[in-house]
Amino acid sequence: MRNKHEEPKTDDANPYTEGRLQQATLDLLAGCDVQFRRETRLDIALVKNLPIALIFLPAADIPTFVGEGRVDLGITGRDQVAEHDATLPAGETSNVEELLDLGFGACKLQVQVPEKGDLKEAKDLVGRNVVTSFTALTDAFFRNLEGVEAGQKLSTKIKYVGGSVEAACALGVADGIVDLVESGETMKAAGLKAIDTVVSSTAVLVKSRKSNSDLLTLLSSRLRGVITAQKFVLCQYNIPRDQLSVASKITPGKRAPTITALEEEGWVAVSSMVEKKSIATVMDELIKVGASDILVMNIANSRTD
Ligand SMILES: Nc1ncnc2c1ncn2[C@@H]1O[C@H](COP(=O)(O)OP(=O)(O)OP(=O)(O)O)[C@@H](O)[C@H]1O
Ligand SMILES: O=P(O)(O)OC[C@H]1O[C@H](OP(=O)(O)OP(=O)(O)O)[C@H](O)[C@@H]1O
Repeated sequence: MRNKHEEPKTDDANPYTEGRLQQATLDLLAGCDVQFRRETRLDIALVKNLPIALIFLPAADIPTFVGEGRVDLGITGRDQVAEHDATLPAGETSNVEELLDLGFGACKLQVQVPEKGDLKEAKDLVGRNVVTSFTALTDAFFRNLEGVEAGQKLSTKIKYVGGSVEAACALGVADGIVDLVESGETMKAAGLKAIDTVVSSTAVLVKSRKSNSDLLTLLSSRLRGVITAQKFVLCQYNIPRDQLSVASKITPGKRAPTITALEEEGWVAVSSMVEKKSIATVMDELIKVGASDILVMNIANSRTD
């Protein structure tokens, strides 16, 4: 699936331009030293340095294959897992287990209505036409709004379309839609506004509850290592020993900061993992409590469990 805002890519290094989650997933696998060569047109690739095969499937189908235990691990959007789970009969537990939030592919499945109009909140759509590619989640959402049990008839009419969902209101097929929003450009261009959120999503690593092996543990541990490395930076600084306890509270690390004595009397060096998104604030606070020579380094890989 190509992003409709982008021109087709002609990147020789990656001839597979489909899939919003694909490039980040390939980068993640490279970071785990999973080596493979995918032949053009083939959806399966044997890994050279591990006894596993990779299968390239549409994001929406991955939860089904993983749930059936036909594929042991999968990378897809949380929205797709939620949609799969919403199709299960009441009382049936999903065989798709989320192991790890991968941090990329962030988007929201939102209820959207024409910007100009009198529909203000999701309950205004009750009894009307709603178009979506996520029929199970939309059904569950409106059942909840209408207070209707599974098996009873819903008054809201939910129709499936496979793509270009945002066109449904302008074409008179829908009063509202339930569709993914990332930048919001598509919604805006179609004259729609979001009035509720059904699911907030990022890409996730999922595992089949039917599968278990040392190899799965090894692979998920490698993936966790790369994701942790991407989320954190290593922060090193020098601090007067009498300020160490206050500085340690600012940089507590994943387990605890590493403290090393300095040749200079009364000073210590501290090394600690800090979340990338808060490093600027952490540096500001360290300066305030007397830290100096603050260095921040990217982490190529990590293994903390
Ligand atoms: N703007 C977006 N639109 C659609 N999906 C998005 C967006 N941003 C992130 N995503 C995530 O990407 C998932 C869709 O992934 P992707 O495009 O890889 O689908 P695909 O079916 O594998 O691709 P293809 O149709 O090319 O085979 C969504 O379920 C969602 O989790
Ligand atoms: O908020 P934005 O960044 O604009 O992204 C959201 C749009 O992207 C997806 O469509 P996609 O491009 O996958 O095409 P499709 O409509 O054919 O599914 C999604 O269904 C929205 O239409």
